[in-house]
Amino acid sequence: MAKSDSPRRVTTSALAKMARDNQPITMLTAYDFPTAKLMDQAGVDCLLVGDSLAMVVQGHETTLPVTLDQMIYHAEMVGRAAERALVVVDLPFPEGQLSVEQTLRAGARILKETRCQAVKLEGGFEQAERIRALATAGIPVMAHVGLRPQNVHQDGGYKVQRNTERLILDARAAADAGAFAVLIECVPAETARQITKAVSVPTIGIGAGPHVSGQVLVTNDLIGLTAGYLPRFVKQYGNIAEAITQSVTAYCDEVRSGQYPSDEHSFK
Ligand SMILES: Nc1nc(=O)c2c([nH]1)NC[C@@H]1CN(c3ccc(C(=O)N[C@@H](CCC(=O)O)C(=O)O)cc3)CN21
Ligand SMILES: CC(C)C(=O)C(=O)O
Ligand SMILES: [Mg+2]
Repeated sequence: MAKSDSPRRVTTSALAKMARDNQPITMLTAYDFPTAKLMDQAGVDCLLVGDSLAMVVQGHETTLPVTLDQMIYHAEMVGRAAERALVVVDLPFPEGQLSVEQTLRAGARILKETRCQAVKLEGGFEQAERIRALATAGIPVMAHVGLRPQNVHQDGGYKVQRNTERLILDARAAADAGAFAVLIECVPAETARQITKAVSVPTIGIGAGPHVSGQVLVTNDLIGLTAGYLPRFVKQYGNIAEAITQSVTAYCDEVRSGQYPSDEHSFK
């Protein structure tokens, strides 16, 4: 049986069942093969090839510069590494905002050229037509409401979103159009609770408090592999930066002192 047909693969309906059963869904970003493999083996339910890779991998100031071709390059690696997790890929700026046909072509390329299973699209109410077109074409789509990083210039920064009425409208419209889940970014916990109550599909929160169906974070933030600033909602669980610095420093010291390579690491 092919890897992608594995019965243990997390599906969109499995996520719906977890939400119904109040079993929290775990989701994290992944951008490369070895990290995605470790995360899949650690049992995370969903991996997100996020356009945040523009910031945490490419070093840009916003998520806007990453291209569809670059997203596909990373998604192909992650999709090949994951055996169990459902892998979702962000539609980067501006593919998810162009014509319905262009959005559909971008979504189809992601499913054709990677082993990933779904796409994510920023927006709710005004994205209903694109969400419906994707879902109808057999491309599972997760909507992303609340703080929308692709709107950073429109919003003048990354800000907590507090218009509860609008957020419920967005989430409902997305779910009605066929989104299999709704990601909610940076809203008050009470607002996220109300959104979750208002929709029939799972909600995945980031900076949205505990009253949602699941949680997502940028992996580099939780493992301590970022250049500096962490959003307040992040909890850092590890310190990979320290491990890298320590290993690299020790290597340089040993090369400079002649300790490495010793006989043990040389050929006779
Ligand atoms: N490394 C990283 N982690 C993320 O979670 C993340 C990214 N990058 N890039 C894309 C978006 C941007 N995100 C962010 C970034 C900053 C804040 C932030 O500064 N929030 C303030 C409150 C701002 C306000 O309401 O005025 C905070 O105190 O956390 C929030 C979300 C979340 N996403
Ligand atoms: C922060 C999450 C939700 C995301 O969209 C990303 O990583 O790009
Ligand atoms: Mg994103």
